[in-house]
Amino acid sequence: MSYELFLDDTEGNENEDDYPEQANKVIDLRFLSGGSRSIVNCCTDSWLHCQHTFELSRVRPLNDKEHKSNDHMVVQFPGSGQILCDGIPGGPSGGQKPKLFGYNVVFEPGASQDDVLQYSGIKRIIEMAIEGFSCTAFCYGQTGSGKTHTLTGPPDLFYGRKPDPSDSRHGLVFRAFLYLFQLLQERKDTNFILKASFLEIYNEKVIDLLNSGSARKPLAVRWSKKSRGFFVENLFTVDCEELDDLLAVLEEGMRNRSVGSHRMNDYSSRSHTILSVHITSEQQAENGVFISKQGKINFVDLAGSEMTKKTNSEGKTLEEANNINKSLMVLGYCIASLSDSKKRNGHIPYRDSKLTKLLADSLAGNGVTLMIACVSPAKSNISETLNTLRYAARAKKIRTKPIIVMDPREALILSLKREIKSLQLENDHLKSALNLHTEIFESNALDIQDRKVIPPAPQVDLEKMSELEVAEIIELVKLYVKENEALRSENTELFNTRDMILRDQEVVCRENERLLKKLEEVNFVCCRSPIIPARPAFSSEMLNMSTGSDLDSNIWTNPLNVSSDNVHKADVLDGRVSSNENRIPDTIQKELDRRRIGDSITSIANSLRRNNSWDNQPIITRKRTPKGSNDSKTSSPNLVDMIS
Ligand SMILES: Nc1ncnc2c1ncn2[C@@H]1O[C@H](COP(=O)(O)OP(=O)(O)OP(=O)(O)O)[C@@H](O)[C@H]1O
Repeated sequence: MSYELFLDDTEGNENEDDYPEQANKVIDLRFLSGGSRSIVNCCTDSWLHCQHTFELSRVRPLNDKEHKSNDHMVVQFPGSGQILCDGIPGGPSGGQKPKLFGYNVVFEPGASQDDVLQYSGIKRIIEMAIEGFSCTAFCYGQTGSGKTHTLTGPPDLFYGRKPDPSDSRHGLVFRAFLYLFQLLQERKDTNFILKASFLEIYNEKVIDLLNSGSARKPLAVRWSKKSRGFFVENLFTVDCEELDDLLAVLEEGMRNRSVGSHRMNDYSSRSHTILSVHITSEQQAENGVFISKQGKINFVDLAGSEMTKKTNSEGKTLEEANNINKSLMVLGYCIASLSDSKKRNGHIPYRDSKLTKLLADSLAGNGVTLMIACVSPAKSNISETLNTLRYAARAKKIRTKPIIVMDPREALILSLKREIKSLQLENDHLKSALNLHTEIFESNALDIQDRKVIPPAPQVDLEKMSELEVAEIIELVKLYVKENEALRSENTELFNTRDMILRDQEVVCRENERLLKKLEEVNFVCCRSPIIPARPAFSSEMLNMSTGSDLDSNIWTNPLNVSSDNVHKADVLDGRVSSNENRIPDTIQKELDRRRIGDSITSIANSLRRNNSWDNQPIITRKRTPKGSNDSKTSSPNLVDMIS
């Protein structure tokens, strides 16, 4: 038999870019389901980790009516997530060729409700919702194809009595709730707050299914600037502390939803329903910070598209059918645009229906979406089946950007990053201020060895944060905290070094003051001597007024020891008293020589110098003045002053 592979109109071979290489392993889950019949088959074992929009298909068994009318199956299951559908017969060329469609998972007519729970990936979706992702599971397809059966089980499960939890007909929602509570109970370290809402879109009106008191008053759909998404105003949300609360929400909504009867389905859903569970988790991190995440899971049961001729709809049912078809058509446009790489960045007509407004985020926003295309295997429905399968293959190409809504954690990482940056800047500044770069990091090799070298935490693009596992994020936060601590201790060390140097400087200043005082005392003694003239008292401020270098200005130099090269400097120093009287009259100089004053003062200065720590500075150069040399005779105009 020859068949053609279904090619999408907008892009090339549908298998081309959908599965990354490592995910191409094909497994057949029929062995896992334990039967010899083909029941569930899927494309790859790791597909759920590689995509964000997942396309599944469920084919219901032929129903009694179809059996009675000798209708027959037009779909086959070659395995590996494929469905082979006969072409539409007739036409001048004798009919279309069979078409092959590929999905992530295909549930064959024999698949049970539990198979759908186990192999649809819904378990992983629930885990992701707990982790803070916004997730959606929705069923679509022709009327009577099994959407409600797949999601909730037959509606009569909920009519007039409390549903039996062990009933095998329970659908994906009921089973998912059991699994959700099982997971929540295992996570003892986290607090969870669950809130649920249930609405239907009936004839383009949003009705709250949990608030029966509102007498089916339509609610408004508004745009939220804050969350940048549409929301339903005044929608009732129920706190669900126990599993029973959540199951009660399901039962109440199922009882209140609009159901009608037509030729193709006795319990036909006449509206689209959205059951949402908001999961807020709060977990204490290591450093006392609370990490809170807001995940969500939507279960969407779309009303079935119908050919009104086939369903014999008239009056109210016809109006319902028109509205259903209209909103599904808008959904179709949105999916077609989103799956087309050329159109996905352009205008998407979400605003054209309430359904697409409320599904906008699930279709192409920041969520993870599971789409289950439900089809009938009967020859009588072949054109609708082909339509749904084509639609589904297209929807598989939609790309979303899932993110975890977890402000505090992100804020923590961001603030740690910022703090590290500012600490690094502060460190660099301190190092350069203290000029310790070379001293500490180059000359002292031992110190470097002793220093704890903390490798910098890896840089992570915030956009890619959502792709990280929780464990990886925790590890990343730990690395940032570690790097932060290392920088803090390095910073403290630098501050200590700076304080130590400031203290040393203070000690040196005090010593300087003490020496100056001593010098003044010496001068005082000299003043009282009739022969030795007193040196004018000078303070450190006066020294700083010196025209010499800064360093020189802090050193007291015996003017009588200044060499001839430095005569000018010495003159200027002494010139603080009188710069005009640099020259010593010859007669006085002779008298000074005679009395050998120069030597006396030199010895006083030498005794002082032994106590002066600054004299150890290598920059200071002194020329020893030979006894009675002429150089000594040229100095000290202040002496002259005093004598004269
Ligand atoms: N996989 C299945 N196995 C057994 N019975 C099924 C299966 N799928 C659907 N059915 C039966 O087919 C009938 C129609 O299913 P259902 O009401 O779920 O269709 P639907 O797609 O929700 O239709 P509508 O769009 O009109 O609401 C029901 O009686 C249901 O029990």
